[in-house]
Amino acid sequence: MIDELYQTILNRKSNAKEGSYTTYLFEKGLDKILKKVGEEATEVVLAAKNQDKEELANEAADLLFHTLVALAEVGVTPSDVKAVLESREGKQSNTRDRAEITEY
Ligand SMILES: N=c1c2ncn([C@@H]3O[C@H](COP(=O)(O)OP(=O)(O)OP(=O)(O)O)[C@@H](O)[C@H]3O)c2ncn1[C@@H]1O[C@H](COP(=O)(O)O)[C@@H](O)[C@H]1O
Repeated sequence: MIDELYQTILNRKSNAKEGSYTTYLFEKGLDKILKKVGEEATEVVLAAKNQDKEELANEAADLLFHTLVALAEVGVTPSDVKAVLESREGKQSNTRDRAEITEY
């Protein structure tokens, strides 16, 4: 699903579409996109702090979308992010294993 959304975003980047918010963001440029990422991140924090589950889900979706637009603008793919997470997964479990050994 994230890959599909990213492909749509890339498509908007290369083919402007009238009335598209994504096209609007690319036309405004990186600073505007990053401003939106910052705003949405703040809204995620506030929703979580208020324990507002519905608002948190909405704001997290907005943050994810704007982050994908930022990735597309700079030229990073969801696969690049996935690779980082996967490389950490191995390291984290090693760290956990070490902690468990030490505790034991
Ligand atoms: N997933 C999203 C998505 N999530 C959030 N948003 C938009 O992000 C904006 C965030 O709301 P804000 O009030 O913060 O922003 P705003 O006031 O509208 O904008 P600014 O004035 O701040 O620039 C809203 O306009 C939402 O519609 C999204 N816009 C588009 N998509 C998807 O992107 C794809 C391309 O859509 P188009 O851009 O419409 O072609 C489609 O798959 C869409 O579903």
